[in-house]
Amino acid sequence: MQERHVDVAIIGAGSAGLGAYHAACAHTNSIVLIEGGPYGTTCARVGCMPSKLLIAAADAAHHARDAGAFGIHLDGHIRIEGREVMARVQRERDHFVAGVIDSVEEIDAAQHLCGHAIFEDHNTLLIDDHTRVHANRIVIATGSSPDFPDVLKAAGERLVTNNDLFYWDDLPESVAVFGPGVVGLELGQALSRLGVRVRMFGIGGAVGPISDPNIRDYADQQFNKEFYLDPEAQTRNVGLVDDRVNITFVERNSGHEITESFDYLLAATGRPPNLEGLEIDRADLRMDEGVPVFDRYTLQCQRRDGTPASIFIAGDANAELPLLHEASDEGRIAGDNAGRYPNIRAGRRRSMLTVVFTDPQIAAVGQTWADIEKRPCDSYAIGEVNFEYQGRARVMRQNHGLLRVYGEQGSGRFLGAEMFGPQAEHLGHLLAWCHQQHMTVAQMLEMPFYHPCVEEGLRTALRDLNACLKQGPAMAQHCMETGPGS
Ligand SMILES: Cc1cc2nc3c(=O)[nH]c(=O)nc-3n(C[C@H](O)[C@H](O)[C@H](O)COP(=O)(O)OP(=O)(O)OC[C@H]3O[C@@H](n4cnc5c(N)ncnc54)[C@H](O)[C@@H]3O)c2cc1C
Ligand SMILES: NC(=O)c1ccc[n+]([C@@H]2O[C@H](COP(=O)([O-])OP(=O)(O)OC[C@H]3O[C@@H](n4cnc5c(N)ncnc54)[C@H](O)[C@@H]3O)[C@@H](O)[C@H]2O)c1
Repeated sequence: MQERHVDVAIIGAGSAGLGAYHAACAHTNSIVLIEGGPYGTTCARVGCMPSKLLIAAADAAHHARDAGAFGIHLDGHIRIEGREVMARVQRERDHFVAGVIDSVEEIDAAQHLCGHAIFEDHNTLLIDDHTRVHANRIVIATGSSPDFPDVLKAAGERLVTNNDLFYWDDLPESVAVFGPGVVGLELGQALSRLGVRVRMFGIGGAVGPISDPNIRDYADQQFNKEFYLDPEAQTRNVGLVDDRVNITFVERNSGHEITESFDYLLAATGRPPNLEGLEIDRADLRMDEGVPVFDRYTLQCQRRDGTPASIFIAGDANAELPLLHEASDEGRIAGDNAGRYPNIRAGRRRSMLTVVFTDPQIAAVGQTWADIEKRPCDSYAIGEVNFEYQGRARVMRQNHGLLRVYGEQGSGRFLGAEMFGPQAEHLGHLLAWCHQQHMTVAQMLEMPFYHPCVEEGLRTALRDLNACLKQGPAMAQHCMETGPGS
């Protein structure tokens, strides 16, 4: 067993761990970055990038199918070559992974270590059975992994997660998706648009991260126009018959119990943080629901007795906002503080922004409906736009969806928004930038809005909100002042 003594040990060379490494380097070169799996990050290997590549192919198929509505006929039928689709996904994915691996290879070999880390005590890690690392400070950046209930294990080798799907050589005929969360919706809709028969089963009624019930119901109906989705499914049985997954469920509309057979069961039922395999109970950390208690501005954990720990936690591992840009920010803050410890600093946290790359897209900014509804009901107002009537969205045949914006009574401050609609990735950014600037709804309305753009729909929602906040005139029903359909 090798013994190593370092200032800073970082567990996990994902997006958070790499950010932590670079930030800690500004303070010390006595660092070790420990990775137990393949290099390349979840984002590039099995997460953000391959999922968006699959969605890009699905979008191409969708636009080809929809072209007839514009008078553009592709004559005959469109042909989707599953092998070519998956080959492009993998080729481009490998390009992104290679970029990450190149950046890891630039790190001094003495500063990285391969193996699975477990805690021996607050300041000591065991790496497999080959190295003991004594570290003055430790950053936990171990990410998260797919998890699923035992009942789905009946699908045997036909049970897949996002860790497997991007390695398929070809597209299957059919997939049952369990979990209409972010992963399930993105991958399920993409597969459906690529000609795969998809059925999607949820529990508890959730549709992605949408908390606003009006938007959730709209999204539920819209997705059901494309593929079967039951957010409150009654699944009676999952079994493997002749190497196929048989699922017995109560059909949502008819109420009849039916059994359908699928090539695969995709489990997208959540991603808990990778903490179990860390022997974290030996680290003397105060825990809350299985996750160390930490300060979101410094990423510092607490010891069991409530005193500050010399351990920091960043990225999906802390289960706060499992998103790429949050993992990078948190990694930098945690690494900087591990490097400068005990003289730690609060890092800059940005306004919350989440985007789901379905079509229509989903976005949430700042405070969501779930946050707003906890306030006294006379302290906030809600503005809304329905994109079915929005000019530019209609021009593009993307006129589906709902945007709801939330504002504070009295101050007129913009609090947050939820959206299911066209170009939510872009409107979400505009809204997040305004939120971070603590702008009022009136100030947001002073900004330019071009015609004819989807942003005009945002303006309609903001005007509606401003009127409800009693800071602006009541909404006119058919106002042509700013052009048709605006
Ligand atoms: C299908 C999918 C699509 C996604 N799409 C998006 C998107 O579009 N936009 C977005 O913002 N986010 C997206 N995400 C989320 C995003 O990928 C994650 O938030 C981000 O990758 C988390 O980075 P991380 O550094 O915390 O974890 P990771 O990149 O997973 O890094 C953790 C590392 O720690 C290592 N490790 C774990 N335990 C140990 C141990 N005990 N010892 C040593 N090493 C260990 C692991 O091997 C891993 O390499 C997506 C996720 C999925 C699954
Ligand atoms: N576009 C993006 O930014 C993006 C894309 C993918 C993933 N991510 C991140 O990854 C995280 C994890 O995503 P996820 O989709 O795995 O988790 P999730 O928590 O978003 O969704 C899990 C879903 O599974 C459902 N579920 C749980 N148990 C079930 C069961 N037994 N049967 C049927 N449904 C069940 C839940 O109700 C929920 O709807 C997300 O929170 C997100 O932050 C982000």
